[in-house]
Amino acid sequence: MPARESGDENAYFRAGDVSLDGPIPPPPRTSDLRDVLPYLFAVSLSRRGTAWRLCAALTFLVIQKSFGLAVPVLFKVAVDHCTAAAAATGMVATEAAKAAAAALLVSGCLKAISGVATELRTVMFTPVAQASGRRVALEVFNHVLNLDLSFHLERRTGALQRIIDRGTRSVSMVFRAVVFTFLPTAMELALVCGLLWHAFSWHFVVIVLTTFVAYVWWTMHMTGVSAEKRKLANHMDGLSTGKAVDALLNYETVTFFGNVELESQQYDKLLRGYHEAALGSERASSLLNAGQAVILACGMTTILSCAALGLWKVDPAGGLASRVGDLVMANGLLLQLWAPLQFLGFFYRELRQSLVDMEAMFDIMATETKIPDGEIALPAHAGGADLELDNVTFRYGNGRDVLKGVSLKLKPGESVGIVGPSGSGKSTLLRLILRVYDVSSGKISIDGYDVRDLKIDSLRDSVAVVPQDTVLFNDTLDHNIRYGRPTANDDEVAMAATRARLNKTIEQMPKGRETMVGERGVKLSGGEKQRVAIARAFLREPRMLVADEATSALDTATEQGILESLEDVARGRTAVFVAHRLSTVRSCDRIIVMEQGRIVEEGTHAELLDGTSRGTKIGMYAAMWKAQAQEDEKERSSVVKPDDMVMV
Ligand SMILES: Nc1ncnc2c1ncn2[C@@H]1O[C@H](COP(=O)(O)OP(=O)(O)OP(=O)(O)O)[C@@H](O)[C@H]1O
Repeated sequence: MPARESGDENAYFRAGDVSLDGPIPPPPRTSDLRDVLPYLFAVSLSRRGTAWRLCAALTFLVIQKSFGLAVPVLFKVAVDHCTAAAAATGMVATEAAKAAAAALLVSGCLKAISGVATELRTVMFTPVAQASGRRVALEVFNHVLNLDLSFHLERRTGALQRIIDRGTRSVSMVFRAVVFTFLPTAMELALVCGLLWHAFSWHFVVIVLTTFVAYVWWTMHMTGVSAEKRKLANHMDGLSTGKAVDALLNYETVTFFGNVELESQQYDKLLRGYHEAALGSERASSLLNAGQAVILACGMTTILSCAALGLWKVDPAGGLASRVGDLVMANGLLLQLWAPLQFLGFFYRELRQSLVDMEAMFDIMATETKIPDGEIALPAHAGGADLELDNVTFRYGNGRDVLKGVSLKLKPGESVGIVGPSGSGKSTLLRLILRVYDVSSGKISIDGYDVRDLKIDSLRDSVAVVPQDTVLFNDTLDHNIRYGRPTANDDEVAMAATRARLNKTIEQMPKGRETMVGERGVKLSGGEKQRVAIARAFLREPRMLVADEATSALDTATEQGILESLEDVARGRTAVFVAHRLSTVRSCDRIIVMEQGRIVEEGTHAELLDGTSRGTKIGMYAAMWKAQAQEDEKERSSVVKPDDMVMV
């Protein structure tokens, strides 16, 4: 990545810009070749400069095949002349020998041109196939990133990646199969049949076509069997890869629970399943190849024997001499026809496989997000946003109501803390505000606009989220902070890091902001990761701040520092804090207590403690506060005294 090496971070982010050419049609509904081919051609033609490449590739194809088939015909001419030369004497023999040499010279030239045309065809076509593959990959990538959370929760990342990978690789395979194999073979078959009919009789054409049909039938039949087995093998492969990725991502959980052996056993079982399925597919392939070889051998032998015996020759004049030439020509023509036929089998198998792979990819492309984009762009200006929840009810899928008629109104710049027992619907409420899901009934509006009418990008642009567990990219600290606003300059990034109180950590690091943070940010402590999330929020300059249990995984001392930074970001912005620890929300303008999907108590910290709060369960917060204070006290008294200290 040159931009990275030059240290120009902005260029690095820009380098990832998606530059799409023309629009492409929606993906085909089925993986039928008749649907897939027009789609792929439309994709390839959406790129400027591909149309002429396609035409050039087809022209070279015609040259390759027609010049190639002229070679055995010229060979027959040369052999006929040679036989005549052998039978004659003097000048006649010399002239015949010269004619034979001339025919061989021309045939050599045509062969060379045919070979060059083959390579030029590849040179012309390969960029077209590659560009189409890239374009499709980009489309799927964009589409998947734009799909809603429920889609991602239901899929394993490893398996999803496999589907996209295989699907996009299939694009060039389909092109290669059709443009380089099926089309040329059909052309070659027609030419060979024409030549054989002309030189011999229709009987030869019948034998060639019979062999061809038998070959194609066998290939299609056995490929179907093999594809079924491959489908199963793919499925097993996806499961085993997903399993491996899952175990590796959860490395700490696996080792801390001493479950390495359990994971290995499960992985081994899946791998074994995959290998058995793959073996079945290999066996079907071998049977297919063997059958093809037998059919071709039968066809070839029949035709050559007939040519040798001089059977069904329209013009039997010329006798034995011409029969040698005929045999040479028939042999040459058939070899040329059969050679790609052997690839036809391979490509047909690959084509079937590619279509199977594409089907999974098209399924993903056809998946529509459950969160359709709105039309209105939320105005992006400084200062908080007006947030209102009006009688919001929500359920996941067909489950029970997780939120039951929640109403809440926040003025710009106001902060609210949401507390309540586990499972009461706090995080769900945040997801609805961020429009990760849509409400089942009721309405959420920002600045008076229903969130469903807002452009999702504009909504997300105005919000900064600090989650409980900030997952970082396996890149530099700088990259991870800059993620809050990729267009920020170096000074802005440094300022955000300072305001999030990350500067001391950065100073202690050998490479400063250029230090790599490890996969998912494992080289940073929980508090440091939260500070990165806060630095992102500073950079983002959002109108709303959403913090979901941002401090609950931290110790009390770290929590205090992070809280101060969070309050710093929240200043002047509308802020929603979800917390288990009540100290986190203590200084919020308002605190709401939730229970079983309902707001049951509401007020400031002081009101909630002295019983002047509003709601159906007055005193619930005060009881929770008391319980937490006792717990904290217990924790403090159980701290190991210096005398008891042990080395861990
Ligand atoms: N993706 C999901 N699909 C189905 N049910 C879900 C999903 N996410 C959460 N739930 C259910 O919705 C209910 C509310 O969950 P939510 O995460 O909002 O609670 P919470 O108050 O934030 O809990 P906690 O404090 O433990 O994080 C729970 O019963 C949970 O099991």
